[in-house]
Amino acid sequence: MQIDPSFDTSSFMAVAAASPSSLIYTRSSSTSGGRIPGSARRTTAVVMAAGNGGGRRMPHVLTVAGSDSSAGAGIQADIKACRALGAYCSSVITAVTAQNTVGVQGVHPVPEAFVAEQLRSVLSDMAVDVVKTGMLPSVGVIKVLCRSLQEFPVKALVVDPVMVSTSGDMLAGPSTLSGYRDELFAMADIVTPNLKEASALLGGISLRTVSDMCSAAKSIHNLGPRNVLVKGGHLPDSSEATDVFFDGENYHALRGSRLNSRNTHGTGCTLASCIAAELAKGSPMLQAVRRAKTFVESALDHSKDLLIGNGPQGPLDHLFDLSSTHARTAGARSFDANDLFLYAVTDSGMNSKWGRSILDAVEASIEGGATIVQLREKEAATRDFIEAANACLGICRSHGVPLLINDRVDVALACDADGVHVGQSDMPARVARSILGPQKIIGVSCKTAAQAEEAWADGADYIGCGGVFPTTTKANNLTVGLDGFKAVCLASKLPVVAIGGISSANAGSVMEISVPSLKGVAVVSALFDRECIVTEARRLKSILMDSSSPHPKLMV
Ligand SMILES: Nc1ncnc2c1ncn2[C@@H]1O[C@H](COP(=O)(O)OP(=O)(O)O)[C@@H](O)[C@H]1O
Ligand SMILES: Cc1ncc(COP(=O)(O)O)c(N)n1
Ligand SMILES: [Mg+2]
Repeated sequence: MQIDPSFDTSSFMAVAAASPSSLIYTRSSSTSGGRIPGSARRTTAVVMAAGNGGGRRMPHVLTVAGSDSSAGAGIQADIKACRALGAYCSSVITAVTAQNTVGVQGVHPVPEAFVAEQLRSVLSDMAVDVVKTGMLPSVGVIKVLCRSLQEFPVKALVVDPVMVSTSGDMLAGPSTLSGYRDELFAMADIVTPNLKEASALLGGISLRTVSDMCSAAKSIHNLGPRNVLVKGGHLPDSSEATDVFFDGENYHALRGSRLNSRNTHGTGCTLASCIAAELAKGSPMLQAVRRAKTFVESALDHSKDLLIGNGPQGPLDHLFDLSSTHARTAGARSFDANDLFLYAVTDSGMNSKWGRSILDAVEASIEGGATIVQLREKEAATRDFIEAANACLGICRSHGVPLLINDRVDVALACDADGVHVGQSDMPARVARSILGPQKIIGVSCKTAAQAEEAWADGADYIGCGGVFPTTTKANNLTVGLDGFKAVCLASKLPVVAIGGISSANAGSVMEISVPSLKGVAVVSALFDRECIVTEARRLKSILMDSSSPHPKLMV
């Protein structure tokens, strides 16, 4: 048992039990700062679990593998891949490697007894669902792991018999072959060798075709695992990356096209971790394997142009989904209430009456000075709505004008619009907020101060209040009148846009209310039921500017 020299052991008493794997430290006197005896730790876990009654459980994978300093493979890949698929990943480190994009420069195995101690720490406390193994540098470590799994059984064991890295470097000695064959494979739910590893496990046979891979899968299955996946990432002269899955009865050739990329370091670790994550989530084995392969393909694709390191083999970016989320949120502006100034709401009936596409109508309204656009498509088929929204989004983004979707949170999500506008009988703003997240704009139609208060409490960004005047656009719409409108503006904690029967004839009278929360007017027919949208928008804009107190945005 090795102990970090800087670790103060004076208050501990090492208690050696029957085997090195059960070595534990017990505290002799003081009360803090040291390792907890195994039994005490279990007690702690029970207390915590009881305290966490209503908490959220995550599918949990434990990876038992080597650290890769370049973070493309090994423990680092496993943690990222599991998280990308929604599983928590704890880690027991078996070796520390010095690696980069050129190759493996050094391997420093962790003492077996300390691997045992890490295993005990995690398995005794953390309700692991699935164990995934990567680099196991010695037979001793394999034996330690088998004993731990007997003591703490898990739902599934995924064994990636890492011996050779993608760069061709050795990561485990030939002596580990017997450990895999004689000890670990019998406990495994799936074993995932690459071509070189499958060959080594079978005494060095040559594997050059998918048919060779099938025979190898069958021979490895005879060594005890329930399923075998022979990976074909290194299959020579192939335009495909085909893996062979064998469950003891049927063979499945899992075909995928070979992506041409420098960044393939870590594909094997990633694949096995994804299988483990999917199993932890409850997927059946073949489905878990298929999903894992799809994830690796996506990660390879997203990482094609990544430039990390100067060597021939770069890493995957496992968390590519996260970066697209960041790109989205970085690109999106936070809500600016001044955007409500001239708010254009589309109407498909009016567009067809004037023979215009929704895209042309939106473009014209922006050209005339609309500061925000809402697509209100009550009749459109969902597919057409999404297509139109995508096209409008392109125009809006290029002009820095936010695009909102009326009512349809699903459409807003599908096209990554800037937000939604919901009515009192649509999805509650609180629910829309929880679906859309904190960045998107949410507006709510309100007629009363109480509704405005609720919209604010639900996390909306603005309210649309009206109908200020009678309108034909919306059937049976109650008119609140200028006085009712002013009362809501005075009560509202959110910025307000006026809506309902507003045109160039009355827009001035609305803005003259001059309550600080009033930020603009929303118009439908005053723009879209006119012959020239650009002209009408310009006219409205100048009326609004003349009748409103200085608009901060227009002063810069
Ligand atoms: N260039 C590639 N294009 C598409 N898939 C690949 C590519 N390289 C590897 N894969 C896939 O990545 C996974 C890992 O395979 P492989 O590279 O053979 O294992 P290892 O990384 O253990 O050497 C497999 O599903 C394989 O088909
Ligand atoms: C610590 C460690 N474990 C495993 C691999 C295998 O890498 P690959 O997934 O590319 O085969 C590696 N290079 N380093
Ligand atoms: Mg690989």
